[in-house]
Amino acid sequence: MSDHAIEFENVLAGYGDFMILNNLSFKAKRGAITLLLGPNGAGKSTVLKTLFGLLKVRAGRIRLDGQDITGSSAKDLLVQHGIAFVPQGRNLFGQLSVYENLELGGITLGMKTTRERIPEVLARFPRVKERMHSQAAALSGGEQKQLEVGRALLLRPKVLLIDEPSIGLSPLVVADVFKLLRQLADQGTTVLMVEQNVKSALKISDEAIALESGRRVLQKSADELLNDPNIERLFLGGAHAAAPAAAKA
Ligand SMILES: Nc1ncnc2c1ncn2[C@@H]1O[C@H](COP(=O)(O)OP(=O)(O)OP(=O)(O)O)[C@@H](O)[C@H]1O
Repeated sequence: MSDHAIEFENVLAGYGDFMILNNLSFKAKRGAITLLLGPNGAGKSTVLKTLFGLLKVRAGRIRLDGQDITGSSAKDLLVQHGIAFVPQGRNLFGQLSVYENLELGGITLGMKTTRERIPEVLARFPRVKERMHSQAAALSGGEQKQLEVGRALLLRPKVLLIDEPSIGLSPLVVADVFKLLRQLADQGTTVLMVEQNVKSALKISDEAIALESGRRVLQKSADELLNDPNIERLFLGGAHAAAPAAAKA
């Protein structure tokens, strides 16, 4: 088997008639963290949504472990192929308890299996575990993000797609979330992440792919990129530009 879990081959996808991914091709290694970089609107989140079956693939193929999964529904991708998606922002049922949010996360597993697996998930997040009967909305931002990741882990995914996990979190909490992602990858989970907090994210990533206008313009090892004096420019866009792109907050 190839050491690549995810493969996009000339993928065309977008919203309505407007194509965002323009013949995008890339491969992401199994059991590694691959970071998607690029300027706003480059199509990073669209890659995750397309891979998770939320957007139609208009042309090209997507493969998981060599198997063609193009056109599969999000439910099949989750249940049969083991792909889990943690979207940007807050995605919990705030009025429900931590435990109930986990139960709902395991809805495709059945209640018995879900309840058997919840302790194994909570064991990774001691702070969340302590508050298992609190309303999810009462957790801190970081604890909520941990709960979202925990909910995805209930399914023991082969692939974890995670979009901007650091948004709204303090640096210490971000470090915890990143550490967890690193542990998951070391245990064999393939992680594909979009993250604006580029330098910190590169430190725990294996590879980075830069997109511009829905095309791959660069793929490098994270170490190499961290030491690249052009890193800011790559992150902001203009990987091929002669002059550095304008600075952005
Ligand atoms: N639901 C939608 N309907 C129509 N257009 C959309 C939708 N979601 C995103 N887009 C457009 O698709 C393009 C790519 O968006 P995407 O969110 O993939 O970019 P991104 O690289 O993740 O950017 P950012 O760093 O700003 O999150 C943008 O021009 C955006 O306006």
